[in-house]
Amino acid sequence: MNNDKVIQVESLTKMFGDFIAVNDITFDVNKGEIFGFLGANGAGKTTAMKMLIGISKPTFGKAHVAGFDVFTDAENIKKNIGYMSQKFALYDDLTVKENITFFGGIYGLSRKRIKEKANTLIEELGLGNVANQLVGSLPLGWKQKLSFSVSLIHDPKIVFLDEPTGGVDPITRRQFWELIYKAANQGTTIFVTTHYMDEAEYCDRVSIMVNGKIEALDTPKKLKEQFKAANMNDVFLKLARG
Ligand SMILES: Nc1ncnc2c1ncn2[C@@H]1O[C@H](COP(=O)(O)OP(=O)(O)OP(=O)(O)O)[C@@H](O)[C@H]1O
Repeated sequence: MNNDKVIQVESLTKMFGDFIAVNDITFDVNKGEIFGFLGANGAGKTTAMKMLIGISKPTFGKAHVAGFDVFTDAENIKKNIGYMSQKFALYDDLTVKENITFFGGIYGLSRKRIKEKANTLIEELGLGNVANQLVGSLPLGWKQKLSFSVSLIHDPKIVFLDEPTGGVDPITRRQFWELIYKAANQGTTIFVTTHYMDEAEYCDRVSIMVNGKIEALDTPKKLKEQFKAANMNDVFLKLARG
């Protein structure tokens, strides 16, 4: 396996009965890349992501994630990736500090390391004043930033983000993306789904899924040239409308 390619996918397919939710997709993601995984509702993004994070077995095809085979080594994949979804969030009834300690423990960090991580995270995110407050009392944008940082607590090679910024204002989304850039600059690969087309512009490369297939994959600049579009929203609309 090529070490620069931390995700390698070949003809990956998922069927639910006769329905093909993910239809023969092939792509690679490079180390440290911010890879945008776009598609309309129901295009198959979450189904594809679930196969890549080792919680759903593909029907056909091949995929290696962080060097491990999704068919035979799903447990190792789980140890080497971070995952953040809108649904899987932090515990509202634990404080900021308690959440960090809890997830640090789940990922097997030592007490000393958890303490260090908690201090760094709280400082970096400017959460010093609310470290002992229940997460449930924080604004959504703060929760998302904390949730992202917690998904990186075990220094995973790749982090999968499923619509991480849903429902927050543009300024908070921008701050969230600064955290993403920082992680990518430190070598973490980012695999992100989003419905916000301005966020697609921030990605190194973007794939666009339509009805289970990847219909386009390139840098935002090249996609705009290819589709003679002014912005990623136009690219998306041209593809989604066929
Ligand atoms: N367990 C399942 N059984 C049957 N069909 C499913 C199952 N999971 C997903 N599907 C179908 O597969 C298709 C792709 O769904 P998926 O959730 O992957 O789309 P998505 O691109 O992530 O959409 P969204 O942006 O709304 O999250 C949809 O038509 C969905 O109804």
